[in-house]
Amino acid sequence: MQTASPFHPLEQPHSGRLLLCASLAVFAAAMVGILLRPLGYLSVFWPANQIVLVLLLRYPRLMRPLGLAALFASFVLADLITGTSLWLSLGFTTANLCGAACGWLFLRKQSQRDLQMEGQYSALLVFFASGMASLASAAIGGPVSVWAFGLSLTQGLLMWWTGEWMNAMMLLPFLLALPSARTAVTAKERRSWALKFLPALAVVGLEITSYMVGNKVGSLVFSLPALLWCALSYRILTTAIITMVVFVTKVIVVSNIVGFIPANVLDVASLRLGITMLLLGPLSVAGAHAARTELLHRMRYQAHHDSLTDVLSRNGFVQASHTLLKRLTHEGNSAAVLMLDLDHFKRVNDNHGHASGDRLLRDVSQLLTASLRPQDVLGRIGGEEFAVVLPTISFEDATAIAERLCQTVRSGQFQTAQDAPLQATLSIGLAYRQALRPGDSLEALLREADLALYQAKAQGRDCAVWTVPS
Ligand SMILES: Nc1nc2c(ncn2[C@@H]2O[C@H](COP(=O)(O)OP(=O)(O)OP(=O)(O)O)[C@@H](O)[C@H]2O)c(=O)[nH]1
Repeated sequence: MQTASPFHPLEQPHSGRLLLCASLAVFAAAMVGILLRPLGYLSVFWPANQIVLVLLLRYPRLMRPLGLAALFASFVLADLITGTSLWLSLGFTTANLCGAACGWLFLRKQSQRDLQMEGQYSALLVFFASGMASLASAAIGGPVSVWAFGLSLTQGLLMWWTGEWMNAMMLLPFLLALPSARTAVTAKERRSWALKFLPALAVVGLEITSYMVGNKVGSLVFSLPALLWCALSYRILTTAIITMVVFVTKVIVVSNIVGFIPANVLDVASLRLGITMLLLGPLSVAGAHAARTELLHRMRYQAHHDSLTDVLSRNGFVQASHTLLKRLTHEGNSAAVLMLDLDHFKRVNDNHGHASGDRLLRDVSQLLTASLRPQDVLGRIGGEEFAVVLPTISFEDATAIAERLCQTVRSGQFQTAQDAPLQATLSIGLAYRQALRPGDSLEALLREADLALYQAKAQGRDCAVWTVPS
């Protein structure tokens, strides 16, 4: 079965290597699950199924007979090495793979955002999909555990379903969020060290309190406020890790207290279901928070950038230049402010159409961006008008850059919307300060540059004009 992976094609490794790595990962996870089995065969911490599900989502090629056979063999091998009988292992493994395949069917068509837990409803989606996958797995695993442990059918189904679902809600969000560790942190907030770690410290504090309070049902939810605080403060991956660690620890500790005997199946199942529901809270908040942060980031970008040329808009340019000039003034540093205006731009629109004018604006913006230094600030401040701030620069270098910009546009290979060649020239006015003083506001420098630009137009255009600093 061939299905498109929601992940980038470059992430898809060679088939042989993929099979080997996937099998090793599943084998290792199954061994971890088996070795941590506190209560007979119904392992309370079983990461292997969620690893299989994430592998299937990332590498749909594994959903072929060879891939599934390799995954199947990894489970069985881990069982046989640790003394489980072959027939029991075949039953358990079929249940495990069935659950993973069912989860894959539910999740494979979801957006990459949701599959990285960064959508508004990602946690609910994972909650629903893993609930269904656990049911599918329990439909096989339940009867197998009846045969293996002498439980009633209801008990077997209940134990398998709740155990699987709880494991999925603890592990799947973390595993799904893993790829986003590579993506850049968008909105970096500068906060003090203490503030940054406070939510995590609150979790630790409340968890310690809950263990000190002891085996009381209420203590299960003590850390919920701190987990919600983490969800609002950290990236989704960090929240998923913290949530996973808190609840895996809780489950291991609590399972040692409650103990598994057929008589308290209902207690264990209700505890597991309670934890599964609890996990939904912080994960939902984290997903909604990630979606909101991304939206804010996009809106902030749009508010500061010109949609046609993608350089800073007037608003963005003014804000960035203000901050820059303030710093340069504080340091007593130099700066040049340039006003740039395309010559006879109206004619381009009139003779070749508005679309050609737009294309020229985009192409000129790209040329200007490529010609400037990374620390320079470029913005489109009007129709065919641009402005630039060149920080920390000598007068000679500033005028040389202005002349080079004129030359770059003059020799630029532009085209109309119909791909016919197009000529363009640029006039520039320049204002310069060797050492910026508090009175040298952006507005004052732009006004001075505008006067020089007026002279450049009067002198016949396609040139740069400046007043020699006294
Ligand atoms: N295609 C396009 N045209 C625009 C845009 N914004 C402004 N314009 C046009 O740019 C033209 C500017 O014309 P003018 O101010 O007369 O300037 P000019 O023709 O460049 O003449 P000089 O500046 O004196 O050399 C106007 O026709 C505006 O309609 C835009 O986003 N796209």
